[in-house]
Amino acid sequence: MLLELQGLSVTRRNRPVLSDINLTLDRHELVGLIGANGAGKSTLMETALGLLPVTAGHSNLAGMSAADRARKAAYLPQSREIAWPVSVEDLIALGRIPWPGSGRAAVDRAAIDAAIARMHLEPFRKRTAMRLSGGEQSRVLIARALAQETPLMLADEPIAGLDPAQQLACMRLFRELACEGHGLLVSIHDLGLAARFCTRLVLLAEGRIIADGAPQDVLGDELMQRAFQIRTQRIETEHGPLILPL
Ligand SMILES: Nc1ncnc2c1ncn2[C@@H]1O[C@H](COP(=O)(O)OP(=O)(O)OP(=O)(O)O)[C@@H](O)[C@H]1O
Repeated sequence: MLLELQGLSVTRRNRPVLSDINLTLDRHELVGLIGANGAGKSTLMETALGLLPVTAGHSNLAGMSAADRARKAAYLPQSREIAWPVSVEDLIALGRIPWPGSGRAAVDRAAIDAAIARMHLEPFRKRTAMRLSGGEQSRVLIARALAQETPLMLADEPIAGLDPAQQLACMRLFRELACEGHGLLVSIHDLGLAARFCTRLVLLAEGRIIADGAPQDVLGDELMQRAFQIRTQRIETEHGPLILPL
């Protein structure tokens, strides 16, 4: 199992924000983490990685050294802040830091080039990352996570701020990565894209998992009403389902 969370609970400012989270994720899975704003999606990822202390429970990643964990799991945080004026290529190369050692230069170069190609960033390679548009910066940070070449990726709203074509390309790439044997946990607000690309959905409401299963089951009327207080309409198309919030 790439990710194993057992009985995870987190309290922030004396308020429970995650309660008794049990979640596993294996290779070949693209798991969509869905839920209303404030449901606990980012907290779940940060806690799983050991970046936030738990009140109770266990994550298989949290006890590892930072270096070991960085070779197991790449993380795309929700904040897309780029703090230094480095080139796109150099920023993506930071994804290689967990893999030190001499004689690896060629391996590093291949990983960086592959990440640039997968995110279609060739034209931006020499540009200063801070001076790209918001969506372009997001793609660079996804590429940095790809260059890390980890079995597991946790990505917090990776397609937020991307244009429709880039959203599709990104979800397609994640699905491809899952097919290749990676495992991915991706928080996402677009229920249609979640239904179309994710192999499984986990629905959070007020810090609890209220559903975990096949997308068509998790996106049922009753659960959508409970999690988002909305009705949805599902429209089947030749490209997959569309989920229309009403
Ligand atoms: N630094 C913090 N201190 C205290 N409470 C926090 C902090 N960050 C988040 N919270 C609270 O924890 C809860 C879960 O927040 P979290 O960011 O995990 O939600 P989310 O599901 O990722 O939301 P969104 O869809 O808006 O990104 C919210 O009620 C939020 O107000």
